[in-house]
Amino acid sequence: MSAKENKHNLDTSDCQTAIELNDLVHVYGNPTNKGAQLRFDNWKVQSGQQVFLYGDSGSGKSTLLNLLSGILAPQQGSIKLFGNELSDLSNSQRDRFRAENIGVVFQQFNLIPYLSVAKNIELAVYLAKSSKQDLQASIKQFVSALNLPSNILNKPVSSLSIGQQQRVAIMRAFINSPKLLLIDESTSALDNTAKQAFMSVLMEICQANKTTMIFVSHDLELKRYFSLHTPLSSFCQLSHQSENYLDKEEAN
Ligand SMILES: Nc1ncnc2c1ncn2[C@@H]1O[C@H](COP(=O)(O)OP(=O)(O)OP(=O)(O)O)[C@@H](O)[C@H]1O
Repeated sequence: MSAKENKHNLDTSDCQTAIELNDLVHVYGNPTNKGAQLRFDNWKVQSGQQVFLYGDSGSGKSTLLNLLSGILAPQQGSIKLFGNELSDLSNSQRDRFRAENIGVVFQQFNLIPYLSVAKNIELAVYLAKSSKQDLQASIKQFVSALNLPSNILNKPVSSLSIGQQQRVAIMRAFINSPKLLLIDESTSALDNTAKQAFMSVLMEICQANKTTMIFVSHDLELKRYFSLHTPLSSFCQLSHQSENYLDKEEAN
């Protein structure tokens, strides 16, 4: 399974910079009642790098991953993924770009509980409109690499343990050979042995496919799997203000 198997609407192939943020601002709330305001300075991640991103609870890690995956739209600034400016894409182009290029594993896994494991994976392939010839072979490879029982594919997700659901979420995230993988606190429900096994497999698959990965965690013990460790506070400032930050910026 190589990243080259993906068919892209937008060209992502030759860009050495996977992520580039410039003067990004995201504000929660409505125009009169502003809540948390997150301001991200310029930040770059090179293609093929795996980054351990850490920070205090509530500092903005999930917000950043939601901005990178296009689930949230920033009020100001620029997010470029493999040279493509996200704000230049229409909603449908952004959905397509995400399905084809980004794999996400968020805290709740977001699997469809009443569908089987196989159907959850096939749905991700369908949404990416991927013409994967060897889907069944790829699924089998992942089941084996992730140490899942071979009879798991026809079981509904709701009948699996949390650890198994987590590995199915990883399989779903990898099935379209994403160029970028965003992982948010996905080891928190695992015991120590399962966590170490999960991390080893994850790093192996990422390194074999040269997948760019942003791995968000509170668990500093997991740092040792990564050569790049970035505190979110090195490029993100959080403030809680009731005044209209954006208007103030525009007035200056
Ligand atoms: N939907 C929302 N509406 C309003 N404020 C929000 C919303 N989501 C997050 N926030 C606020 O934005 C800030 C950053 O939250 P975020 O969830 O990104 O932090 P985090 O670092 O991922 O936290 P944790 O490690 O606890 O998951 C916090 O102050 C939070 O209260």
